Amino acid sequence: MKLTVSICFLFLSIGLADLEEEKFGAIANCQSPERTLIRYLSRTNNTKAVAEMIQKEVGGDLVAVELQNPYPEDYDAIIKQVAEENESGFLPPLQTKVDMAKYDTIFFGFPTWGMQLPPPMKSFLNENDLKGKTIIPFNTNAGYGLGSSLKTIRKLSPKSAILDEFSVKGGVERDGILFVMKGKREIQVREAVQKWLKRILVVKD
Ligand SMILES: Cc1cc2nc3c(=O)[nH]c(=O)nc-3n(C[C@H](O)[C@H](O)[C@H](O)COP(=O)(O)O)c2cc1C
Repeated sequence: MKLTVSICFLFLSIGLADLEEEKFGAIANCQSPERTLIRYLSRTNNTKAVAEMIQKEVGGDLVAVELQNPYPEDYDAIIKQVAEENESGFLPPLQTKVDMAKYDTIFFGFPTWGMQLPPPMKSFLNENDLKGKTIIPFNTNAGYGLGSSLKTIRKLSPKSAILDEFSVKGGVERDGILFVMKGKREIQVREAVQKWLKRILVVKD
């Protein structure tokens, strides 16, 4: 059985005085499966696997970020394109639009790309005003961490409550290691996800 508890407790425990007025929307709404969106970008399915683990624990709608013009399959070509987009600030148009009014809590999943938040996730934050909503970042990477991703999320969604992120090593496409969330690794990551959700008080013991 899913035991989903209110994110309210978290805010009460860290002290209301520390929060900006705009964040109170998230406190009042609290986390419920019906009003939870799990929005994720994934090329080689590692971040998708984590998104599915989260959904199993907390429920909610799972929606992939897809582009109007998909990235190239070729690794060197996508590296080059993403570097150019990061350099120029280009925000690729998204294919799937979601009615964000239905949601208060957004699990926000992405791989690290060029030590940054991937351009499509910047597009999503740019296209949607998440003021008063709660953003819960999660990430996979090749072992180099999140880079500047969290800073960018805070910058593009300054009036959202942003909870502590989950980040884990996924594939290393450069070395031909693509999907790794299987066997022992899947079990390890699932346990880490469960621990994290309890720590941020989205799921109760
Ligand atoms: C265009 C591109 C850029 C990447 N840049 C980084 C990086 O800067 N740091 C890192 O640790 N991993 C980097 N990676 C590796 C991915 O973050 C890692 O393989 C991740 O688990 C992929 O998630 P996915 O399977 O959900 O697509 C990059 C991968 C791609 C395709």
